[in-house]
Amino acid sequence: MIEVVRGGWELFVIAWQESRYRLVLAVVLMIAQASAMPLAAPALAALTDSALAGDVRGATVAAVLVVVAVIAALTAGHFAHIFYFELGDRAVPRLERELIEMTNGSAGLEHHERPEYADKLQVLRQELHRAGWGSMEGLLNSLGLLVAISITAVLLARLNPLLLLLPLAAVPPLLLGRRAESIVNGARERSAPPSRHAKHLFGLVASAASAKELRVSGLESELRARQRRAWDDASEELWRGERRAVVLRTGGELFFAVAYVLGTLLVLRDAVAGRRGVGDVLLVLTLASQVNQQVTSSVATLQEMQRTGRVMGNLRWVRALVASQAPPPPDRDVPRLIRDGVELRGVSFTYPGTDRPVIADVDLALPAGGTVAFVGENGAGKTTLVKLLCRFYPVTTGTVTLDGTDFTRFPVDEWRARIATGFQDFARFELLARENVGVGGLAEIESADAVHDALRRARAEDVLDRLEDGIETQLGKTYADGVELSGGQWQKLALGRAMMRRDPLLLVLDEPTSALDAQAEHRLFERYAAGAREVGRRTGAITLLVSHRFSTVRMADLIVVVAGGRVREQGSHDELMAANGLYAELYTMQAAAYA
Ligand SMILES: Nc1ncnc2c1ncn2[C@@H]1O[C@H](COP(=O)(O)OP(=O)(O)OP(=O)(O)O)[C@@H](O)[C@H]1O
Repeated sequence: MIEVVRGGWELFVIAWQESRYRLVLAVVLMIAQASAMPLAAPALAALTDSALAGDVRGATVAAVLVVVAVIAALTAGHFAHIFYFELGDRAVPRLERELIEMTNGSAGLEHHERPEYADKLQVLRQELHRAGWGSMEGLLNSLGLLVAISITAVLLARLNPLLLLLPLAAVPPLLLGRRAESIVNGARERSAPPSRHAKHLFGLVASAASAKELRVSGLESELRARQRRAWDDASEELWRGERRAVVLRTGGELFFAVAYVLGTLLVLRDAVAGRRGVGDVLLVLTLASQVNQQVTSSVATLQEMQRTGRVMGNLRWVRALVASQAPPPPDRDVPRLIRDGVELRGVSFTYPGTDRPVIADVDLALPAGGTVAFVGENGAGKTTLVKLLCRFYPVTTGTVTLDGTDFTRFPVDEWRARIATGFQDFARFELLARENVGVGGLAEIESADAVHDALRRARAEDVLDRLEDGIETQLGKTYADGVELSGGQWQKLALGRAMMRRDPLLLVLDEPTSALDAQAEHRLFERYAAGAREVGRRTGAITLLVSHRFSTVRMADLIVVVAGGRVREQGSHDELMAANGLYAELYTMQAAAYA
């Protein structure tokens, strides 16, 4: 219940901040509507009694009151609806914006790794619209119901205090309704993992990217069967919850129906004994039927508000998780130049939600102006080290310093603005070719010169040869006129994107050339390294090349051999060959394989 009140309050505050006058008008109209219906009942009773007594004036006044009350009841709600719908219209984008900002605008990626985060996000994505519109309605309905129930209760108590038990009879259906809702919510959360899995499998089966592998491996029917099973599991979970909920809700409503009949009989008995007039009988019949309707609405509204409470609770949870990852407040600016370099001391790292460190006790100095290569087998930990240097995650233990100052003392955004990255799992932005590259340096996205220059430095200009409208060509097959590129061409554009930043302090190329053969990769890296050395001399910028192909990075100033999350060896190519250790062994083995 606390969650319901808290969620309702948060929504009320949002509505207040979005548009005070709409909220005030909606509340006033809602209260007018809510009081009109119960007040119409005594007016109707007075009309009946006056008419039976031949009191024309009294009957006319009562009739006017009835008409006014009925018109208010019918129209005020309608106008209130317009206002709260508009409020919902404003609340939904606001909540969505907050969610987007929280999930993408946070410093790290840690929250993306947590399964409970994925579950909550799935529920949030499904329910956010309802929270915006439905809950705004629910919130105002609750207010209206509160007013209506209070007026009805006073009128009933005046007839016979025992009739006050009638609204009390609403408590069991309410409680059972709440229980039913939490059963359905539980089922919804339990069904989220299989339903996500089913959607993932559906995406695999339906996507062009995986079609080739599926055909060759003959996986289509296996994946379809697995998708069906996952979907069935999710549906079964949901149905089980819904079935139990229906039984509970029906039980609650039956309970109230019995109380309603007993209440009506109570007043009828007095009327038959001549202790009450026809007006009172009419009054109790009208009010009792309104109580019935109020209870039904209360259950529906409470369910709506429980959903709101849950959505707001989930939002709060995500907010807290993202905030808990926020680095301590920075107190230093990122320097314009690197003087000494970046140093990792005793660094270990364990991915969130796992318990095995994938980086262990790493001590490493990346010298200013240097070209450093991380080499190692698949899964050695190279990309993870890069992610730590990009500050996607905080280190679990140890420190990373830039010119002796702890990384965490610099604003993370400022540091990110000074790095340029080309990743193996690059994004395929289906935009104009100019924008696809230009997003690497948003300030210059409109500049054809800047984009051409970046492509030239990435040695990726040849991709444009295939594009009829040059850099203004729409890319991607989601567009009728979009041009689809090969994997290597997408990758070259991604490299161009990395080159949009002209003076990064850290340039990371994490196997951005995996679509190329070893020799082409080697030539490219060599040219990057030559250019990077030149820049590095001026600004101390560090270039980081990552590859599992040893031969392609032999020109690096410092080669770091990563194995099992540890630095096994480091030095120049010649030093490492002379040491005749793991590097020499793997280098020789790979050279023989490529020969
Ligand atoms: N998001 C993640 N959550 C949990 N474990 C992860 C995650 N990403 C990577 N790992 C694990 O961390 C280890 C190191 O992975 P990493 O990607 O750093 O290796 P790599 O050396 O870059 O490999 P590759 O050459 O294949 O890209 C692997 O065992 C991998 O399974």
